[in-house]
Amino acid sequence: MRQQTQSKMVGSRIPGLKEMNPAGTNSRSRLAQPGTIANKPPAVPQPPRTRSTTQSTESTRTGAGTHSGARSVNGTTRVHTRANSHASSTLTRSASSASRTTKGTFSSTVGPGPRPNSSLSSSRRPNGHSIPRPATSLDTHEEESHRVLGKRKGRQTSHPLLSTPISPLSAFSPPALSYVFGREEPPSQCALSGLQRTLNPDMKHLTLDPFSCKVTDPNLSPMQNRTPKPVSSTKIPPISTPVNPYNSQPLPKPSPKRKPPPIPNFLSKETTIKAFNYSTGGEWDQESREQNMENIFNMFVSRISQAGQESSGLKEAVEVYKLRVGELEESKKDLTERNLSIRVELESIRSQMKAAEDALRHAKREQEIEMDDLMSRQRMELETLRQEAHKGVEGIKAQHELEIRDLKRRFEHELDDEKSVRVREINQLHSQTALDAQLAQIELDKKAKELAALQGEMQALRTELDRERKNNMNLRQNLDTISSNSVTLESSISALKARIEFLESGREEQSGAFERLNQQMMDAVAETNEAKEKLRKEETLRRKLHNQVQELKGNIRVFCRVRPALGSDGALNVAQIQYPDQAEDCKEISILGPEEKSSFGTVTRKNSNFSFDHVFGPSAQNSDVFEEISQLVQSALDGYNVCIFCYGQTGSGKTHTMSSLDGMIPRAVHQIYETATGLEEKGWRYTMEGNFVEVYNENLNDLLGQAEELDKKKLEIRHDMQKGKTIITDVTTVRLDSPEMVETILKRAAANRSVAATKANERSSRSHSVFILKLIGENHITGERSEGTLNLVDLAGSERLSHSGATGERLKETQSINRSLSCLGDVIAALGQGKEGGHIPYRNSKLTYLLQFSLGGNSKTLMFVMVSPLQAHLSETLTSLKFATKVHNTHIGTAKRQTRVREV
Ligand SMILES: Nc1ncnc2c1ncn2[C@@H]1O[C@H](COP(=O)(O)OP(=O)(O)OP(=O)(O)O)[C@@H](O)[C@H]1O
Repeated sequence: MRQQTQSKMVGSRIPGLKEMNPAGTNSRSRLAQPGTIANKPPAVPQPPRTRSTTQSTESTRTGAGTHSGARSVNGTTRVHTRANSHASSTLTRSASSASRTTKGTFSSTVGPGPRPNSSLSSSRRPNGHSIPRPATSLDTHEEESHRVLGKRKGRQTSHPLLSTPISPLSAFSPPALSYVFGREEPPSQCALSGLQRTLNPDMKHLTLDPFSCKVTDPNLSPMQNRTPKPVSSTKIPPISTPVNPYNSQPLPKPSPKRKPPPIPNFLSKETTIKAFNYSTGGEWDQESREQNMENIFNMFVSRISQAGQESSGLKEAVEVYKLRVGELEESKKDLTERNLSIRVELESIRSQMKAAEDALRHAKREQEIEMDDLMSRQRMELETLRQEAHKGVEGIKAQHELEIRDLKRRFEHELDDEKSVRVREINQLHSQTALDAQLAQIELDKKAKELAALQGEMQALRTELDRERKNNMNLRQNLDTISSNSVTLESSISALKARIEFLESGREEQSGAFERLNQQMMDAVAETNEAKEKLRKEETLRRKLHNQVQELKGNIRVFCRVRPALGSDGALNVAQIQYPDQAEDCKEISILGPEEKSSFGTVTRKNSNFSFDHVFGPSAQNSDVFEEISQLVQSALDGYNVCIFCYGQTGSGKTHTMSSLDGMIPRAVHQIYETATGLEEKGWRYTMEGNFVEVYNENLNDLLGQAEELDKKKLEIRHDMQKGKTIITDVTTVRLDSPEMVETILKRAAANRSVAATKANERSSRSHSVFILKLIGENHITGERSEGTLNLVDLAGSERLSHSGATGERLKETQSINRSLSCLGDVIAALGQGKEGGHIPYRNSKLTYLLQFSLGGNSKTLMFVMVSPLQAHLSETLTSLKFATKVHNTHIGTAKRQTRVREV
């Protein structure tokens, strides 16, 4: 606002004068105008212009006048608009007035395009002058009068501003005056109005602003001077040298002495003076013409006088204006100085402000930086604290978790330990209870038997007593009879005495008969003793002979057993197996191979024939099989180590033969018990102890121990080489006082195995089970003692590794089984070589090591090779039979009986 006001102040150098030039209406346009302050280089950098100012500048550059005014109305600020509209209205009125009176006025020469160098130059058109108006008689006279006036006044009629002919009438016309003043003439300007009327057309664009004359005071502040006058520039454009717009060469100055165009001195056909009237012939009327001239002269005189008055008025006005100009110049100077000082002040304030702003900005920036620093530091601290807290929490959490895990583990361990201890205790209690119960039962049975025996004895005693009583009665009766008879006898005695005396002669004959009878009795007793001794000797001999028979049969024998096809096997899947000598010895078996057709069309079959000590067909029962092995069981009772194996692939019937309820184990036990009982008469008392162990993955497990301890509890095998005894550490040993005990043992072993078995692992197929029966017999009559061991072994499935397709744990099992079976074969093969003191690789597997004293010289071995009847198992069947043949061909040395004769 201040700047605008200043520019207004600078622009209106002459307060009260309003420039009629349209260019002047844009005095705020800051165009460089000669003599204005805007022309000077700015002392300080101008602040960026507002949009309105820019638009104002554009409007100034592109044009002026009505055009400029119209644009200003649309786009500039209000003050500007008002000023422009005012100026434009003034201009419009002026222009319209001029257009009616003149041609080529200033306003008409200014238009869009390059700004004219000056108002004067703009009035000159490069292409010459405006189109001349058709001459009239009046014009001619006016021209003439002008010329006259120009001559008289010495004025330069060729001045562009005066070049336009002015009708004297139009100059006086009221509308022209009203346009010149721009408003209705105020009462205070009445004095001037006369002067104005005489003004040169050059002055027409000047007007005296009655308002500004009154109020404008340069000493007042711009704000005070601002309202209510319309501000405009009143600069009179200086008359400069006209410039040719085409060659920029200064146009030749119009010579002040240039002659006006010649005035014809005679009448021509163009002459249109009305006074000439040929028809009337008045042209030749001197008087009227003089009269006319007189009138014209008078008119001119009056006009001249009027002009003179106007001239003096103008002069006065010029004086007034000059004074006013002087005042304005002074005020301008003051204003300029003040402006400068204000500018300086403004500048200093601006610089201060700038410095303050800089300082503020600097302080702000510093504060922001500080704030940022603080924020970042705080953020970092916060982050550090958060991380530390997080770490702390994590650490505590981890520690807690560890502690919880530790505690859990410890508790679980304790719980497990406690559990296992409890379970073990329970199991022990169970087994103990079972054993106790069994023992109690056995004891009870024994007691019952004893009771029965006692009752029998009592009964016998009672009968005896009765008999004795009867005898006593009889004796009493006899005594009575005898007493009665004594008398009789006494009488008889006397009679007898007489007779004795008579018979004394034949006494020697009677005593001889008594001696003979006594001798006969003594002979009979001696014969009985002799017979008993002979019987004992015969039992010993029987054992010896039995052993010799067994030895003759071979210390290692091989039986083959083919199981029957089961319902689940399917009839079509059965292989063709033949038994050529079934009706006779039953020692051969023939496996028929698949039919092969030769190129000649003959059908052949590859048969595999095998021969063993005995071959049991599918129809053979366990009882039939046992009959054949019972002699070996007897050997065990006789004090030999006996080993009976069941070898064959899985499902071939090993378990059925060995451990089923009517298998070899129960049958053997029953036989032993019966035989031992029978031997009691001959003075033998037997004790039987049983162990049941398994070899699984080369580990020895106690099948009569706790199920949980399978694969955990380590059993050790120790050998007493001196006594030829095998001891298993920590193994459960059961005394078999009755044949029923064996069933308990078998059930317990089966239960333990099923606990250890998993879904994918049928334990009985994947381990070797060994039932060890120790038989210790003592003959209290002869003092003999025998220790035999019966080993009944159910081997694991013998299927080959490649056929089993096992992986993982199963593979490990299979490898272990194959290794132990191969070791068994090696041991048998080594024994078969019969080298004295030769190395037998018992230690190569747990099984052979366990059976060390039951394989070889001091033992009798029987191997069952079990055969599956299925076609699918044919390959394995042949492998098994080949292995069995190898064993069968082995001859092991003489077995030694472990007997001792008690020193009596
Ligand atoms: N002589 C037989 N008479 C009737 N059935 C039999 C006979 N032999 C075996 N079986 C039956 O055949 C099946 C397999 O027998 P068993 O389990 O004894 O074979 P295995 O060789 O011991 O197998 P594994 O090695 O898996 O223990 C069983 O169901 C069994 O009852």
